[in-house]
Amino acid sequence: MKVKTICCIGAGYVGGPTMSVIAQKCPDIKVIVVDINQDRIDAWNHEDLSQIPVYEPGLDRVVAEARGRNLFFSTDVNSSIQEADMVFISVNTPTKTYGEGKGMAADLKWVELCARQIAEASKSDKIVVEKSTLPVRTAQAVKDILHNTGNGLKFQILSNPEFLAEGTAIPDLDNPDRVLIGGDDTPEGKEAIQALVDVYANWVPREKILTTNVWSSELSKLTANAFLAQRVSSINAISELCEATGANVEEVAKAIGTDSRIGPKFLKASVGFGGSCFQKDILNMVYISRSYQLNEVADYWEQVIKMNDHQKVRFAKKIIKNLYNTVSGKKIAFLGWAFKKDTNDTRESAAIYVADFLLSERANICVYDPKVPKEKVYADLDYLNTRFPEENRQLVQVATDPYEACKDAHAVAILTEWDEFKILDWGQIYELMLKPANVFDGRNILDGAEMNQLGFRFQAIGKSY
Ligand SMILES: NC(=O)c1ccc[n+]([C@@H]2O[C@H](COP(=O)([O-])OP(=O)(O)OC[C@H]3O[C@@H](n4cnc5c(N)ncnc54)[C@H](O)[C@@H]3O)[C@@H](O)[C@H]2O)c1
Ligand SMILES: O=c1ccn([C@@H]2O[C@H](COP(=O)(O)OP(=O)(O)O[C@H]3O[C@H](CO)[C@@H](O)[C@H](O)[C@H]3O)[C@@H](O)[C@H]2O)c(=O)[nH]1
Repeated sequence: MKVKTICCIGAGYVGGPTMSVIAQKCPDIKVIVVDINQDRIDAWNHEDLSQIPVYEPGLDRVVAEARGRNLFFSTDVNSSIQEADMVFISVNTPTKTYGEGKGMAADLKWVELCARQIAEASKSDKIVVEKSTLPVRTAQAVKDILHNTGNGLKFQILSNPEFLAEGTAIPDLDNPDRVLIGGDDTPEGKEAIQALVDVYANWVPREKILTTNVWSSELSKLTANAFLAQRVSSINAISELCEATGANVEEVAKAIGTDSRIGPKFLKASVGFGGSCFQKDILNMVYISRSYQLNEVADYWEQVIKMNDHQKVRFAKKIIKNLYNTVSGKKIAFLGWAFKKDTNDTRESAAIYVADFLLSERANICVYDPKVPKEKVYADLDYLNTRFPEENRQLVQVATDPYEACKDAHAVAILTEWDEFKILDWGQIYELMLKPANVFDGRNILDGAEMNQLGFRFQAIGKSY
């Protein structure tokens, strides 16, 4: 079977870039990305490509090439489902904030709604592809809903998790390490798998397209994120040991990373990992493990999160300790709010939690991030519910210029590794700040010796100056 029309439900950080690249690489396939959020769809359709809702280097060019040719963004979910022979589910699956599994399990209500909507809207057989990250065995529930509410139509369910990282989504999609497709081991299942393999084979070498059973595919996604996050927590644990012993975490990372069995990637010590995926997916895995009474497995992975929480608190406490044990009424400049560079996404960003900790100590914070708007900073803090929204607005300012953010500050904290922070005029910043002028580099992007020479009191992660 050759796929002619794809519908993707969910025009977010995954649905948008993924479908844009599929449309770019497969001009014969019509790709419709749908969402219930009208503002988001309007932004995807915006004439000015700097206004599309996801900031990703290179994405604007891909959208410019395919949009209006074979790539469409729409809120008309039902008719897009009807038109498609393959429907991707790419909706959000955040950690549950209520009821059973609160704070641990993935909230699957949006996935279930999608399954029900596909069943109701469909007038012909379809291949349904799980693109969202889902707990292992979710395909069973999706299948159950489709087959019990779907007017006798036939649906094949595939799992095709996405491995792109934000900030590098376009190169990751252009040249993936692998594409993973899980499906049923039946003639119909194999035919569906082949149909999706054929889509990717337009640009991905065949040997990089792995096919597995559905459960392996679902679990591989959670496992990949758990392994990646575990490396970050491991190096962050070592960073604390480095600070206590005089070792340098970058030298240690390099020394161990040259061992080909360990490898050099994901060994960058930081203020802590953020992003919408790592914490959510590990908590989900911990929850699943406990639900099978695998308590040792659950405890093992939960430690990755505990270490990450510790790293964020440790950073905030280091700031307080160096400001004579009080930050009350003191201005602290935050350079960066996004969870990593080259994205406008702030979900679970370490900056939010470090700020929250300092605000509880009555600090005044001034944030500068090149891609995050003011309202998003406030929304992120309000979401924590630690204090009234008015207090967040009193204690936190958002600057549109890094020098303005640093003016009259007792300390500058670097929370995101934006390249532009490396080339700021740090001499000028020193002049603008109150003395002693402290810089806490939570991303190890600055040269400590140079900063000391400029007069700063400089602290980084896992190394001493
Ligand atoms: N962000 C990433 O880098 C990344 C990478 C790999 C996998 N994932 C996974 O992909 C999934 C989506 O993540 P995201 O970051 O794109 O989320 P997102 O919140 O950016 O986007 C999800 C979109 O789905 C829409 N939506 C929800 N329910 C809908 C419905 N019933 N009908 C139509 N639209 C609906 C929302 O309005 C939203 O725009 C998650 O499961 C996530 O774990 C994310
Ligand atoms: O050595 C490192 C590497 C990463 N990080 C931090 O870890 C977080 C996550 O970074 P990264 O993995 O690059 O970005 P994500 O977009 O969260 O991508 C992860 O999560 C996605 C969603 O599931 C997966 O698709 C990707 O494969 C997986 O890398 C960020 O806060 C980084 O700053 C570090 O602190 N040190």
